Amino acid sequence: MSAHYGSRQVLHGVDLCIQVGEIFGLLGRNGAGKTSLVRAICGRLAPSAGSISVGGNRPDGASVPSIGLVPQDIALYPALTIQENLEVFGRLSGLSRKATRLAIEEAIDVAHLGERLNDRVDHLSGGWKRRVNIVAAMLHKPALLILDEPTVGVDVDARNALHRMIQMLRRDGTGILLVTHDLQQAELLCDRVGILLNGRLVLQGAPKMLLETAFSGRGEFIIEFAEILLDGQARTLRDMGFMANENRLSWHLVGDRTLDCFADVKRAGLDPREMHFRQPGLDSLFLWLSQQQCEYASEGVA
Ligand SMILES: Nc1ncnc2c1ncn2[C@@H]1O[C@H](COP(=O)(O)OP(=O)(O)OP(=O)(O)O)[C@@H](O)[C@H]1O
Repeated sequence: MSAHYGSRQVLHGVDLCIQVGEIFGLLGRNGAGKTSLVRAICGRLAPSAGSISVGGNRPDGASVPSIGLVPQDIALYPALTIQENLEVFGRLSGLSRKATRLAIEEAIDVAHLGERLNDRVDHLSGGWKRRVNIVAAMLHKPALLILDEPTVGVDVDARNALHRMIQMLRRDGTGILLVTHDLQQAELLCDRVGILLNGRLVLQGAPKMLLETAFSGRGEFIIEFAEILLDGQARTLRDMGFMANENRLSWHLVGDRTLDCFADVKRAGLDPREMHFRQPGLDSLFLWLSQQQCEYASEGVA
């Protein structure tokens, strides 16, 4: 599936299938096209090529019964209580009064909302608002629940509660598209992830399988600096094969544990704040892919 804003192409041949009861993590930097893909799935951005089907329906921009969307910004009525919000959202998603009541009763158990049901939303913490927002989006039991950065700005307890809720929904057979910048969260929760770079889904699969394929048992050397390096110092590290993270303070090299690169760094007169060796995670894969993409783009320009 491809999509444009006017003459500008933002999604390039994205091929994605989310299974029943699967958590699929959509990963990508700012501007990669994640929101555009979500908009396309919800029928708010028409594909310029290809098609989209959710639970057998083709989204057309109107309310789509097979989709539940939890946007990045909390979308609740602040002056209403949790109960009142859920009643409104249940009815808006097309449920009858009776079906809404039953769905809310069920959700109270799943999300442990009981004790706060009569609290006004504007009196809730960020974590509670997220929890209510997710419940509001799933009352009509959508085939696909889309969660856009669901744990941004919530504390550890709320984050754990949200993770439990997401896992419970998966067990009930809901397909979940989790859009996140949090690569640790993706590695922990997702059955599969897809990495979107410049509108292209460049890789998708189970995190463990992707990591094994990309790194084949090698580890990752990480060097952290307190300040951004001078050009010459950065060149020295690049010549050794290190890649800089987005913040340019952390440098990464994938290699065999026996590699003596930390000693080489010291010999080169660099003074890192910290050096360690670890198993590569999705963040390593992400960095490696982004680097390849940059090299590919600069070769294209040359
Ligand atoms: N309405 C629009 N008109 C034109 N270009 C747009 C529009 N919305 C987004 N874009 C561009 O499309 C590209 C993808 O944007 P999109 O918002 O989908 O990325 P994203 O991965 O969701 O980013 P973020 O993580 O910052 O939300 C960006 O280059 C953006 O500038």
